[in-house]
Amino acid sequence: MIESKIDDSLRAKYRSLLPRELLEVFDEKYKQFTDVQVLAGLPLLTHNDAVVESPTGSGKTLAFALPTLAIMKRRGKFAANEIGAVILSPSRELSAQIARMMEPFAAALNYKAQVSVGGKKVEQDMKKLKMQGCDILVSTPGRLYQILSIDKSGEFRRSLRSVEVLILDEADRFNESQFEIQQDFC
Ligand SMILES: Nc1ncnc2c1ncn2[C@@H]1O[C@H](COP(=O)(O)OP(=O)(O)OP(=O)(O)O)[C@@H](O)[C@H]1O
Repeated sequence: MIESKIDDSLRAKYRSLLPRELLEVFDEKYKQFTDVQVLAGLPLLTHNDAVVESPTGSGKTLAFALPTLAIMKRRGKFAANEIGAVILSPSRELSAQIARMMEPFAAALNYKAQVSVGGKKVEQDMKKLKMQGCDILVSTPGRLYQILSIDKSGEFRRSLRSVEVLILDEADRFNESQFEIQQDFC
C-alpha cells in the first residue's frame, strides 16, 4: 500500500459516515482506509458526484464500493424489481473482481450483487436478474446496452428508476477498446 498523506481526523470523519456493518467487515480485513478511500468517500457520502484518479493498487474499488453501499443503506431495502446501484467497468474480469471484493460488504447489509457480462446468453442473465433480484448490477457497457436492447417490455428500464448510485470504473478505458465492448455482445 502507498504511504498515507492524510490526517487521522479525516479518516475518523469518514469512519463516522459509514454504517457499523461495513466497518465491522472492513476492520476484520484491513488496518486503515487508504487515502483515496477517504478522499473519494467523503464527497460521495454527502451525495456529491466525484471523479477519482489514483495510482494502481491504491484501493479504488472499496473507495466507491463502501460509499455506494452506505448510500443504499440510507434508502433501505430494495424490492425484488428494484436495482439500487449500477457499476460499469470496461471488462468482464474487472466486473467479476469488483463483485468479489464487494460481496462480503454487500452481504453484511443483505444486498446482493449480480454480474452480467458477455460470454453467456443475455436472455439467461435477464432471467436470473428477474428471478433472484439484484440490488447491485455490475456490468460492462456492451452488456448493459444489450440488456436495454432486448428489454422490449421496459421492465428492466423500470427497475433502474430506483438506482441511487452509478459508478463508471476505469471510465477512461470505455472508449479505448471498442473490441472488448463488442465482445460483450457475444
Ligand atoms: N484499506 C486497505 N488497506 C489495505 N489493503 C487494501 C485496502 N483497500 C483495498 N486493499 C487491497 O488493495 C488491493 C488493491 O485494491 P484495488 O484493486 O481496489 O486497487 P485499485 O486502486 O482499484 O487498483 P487498479 O487500478 O489496479 O484496479 C486489493 O488486494 C485490496 O484488497
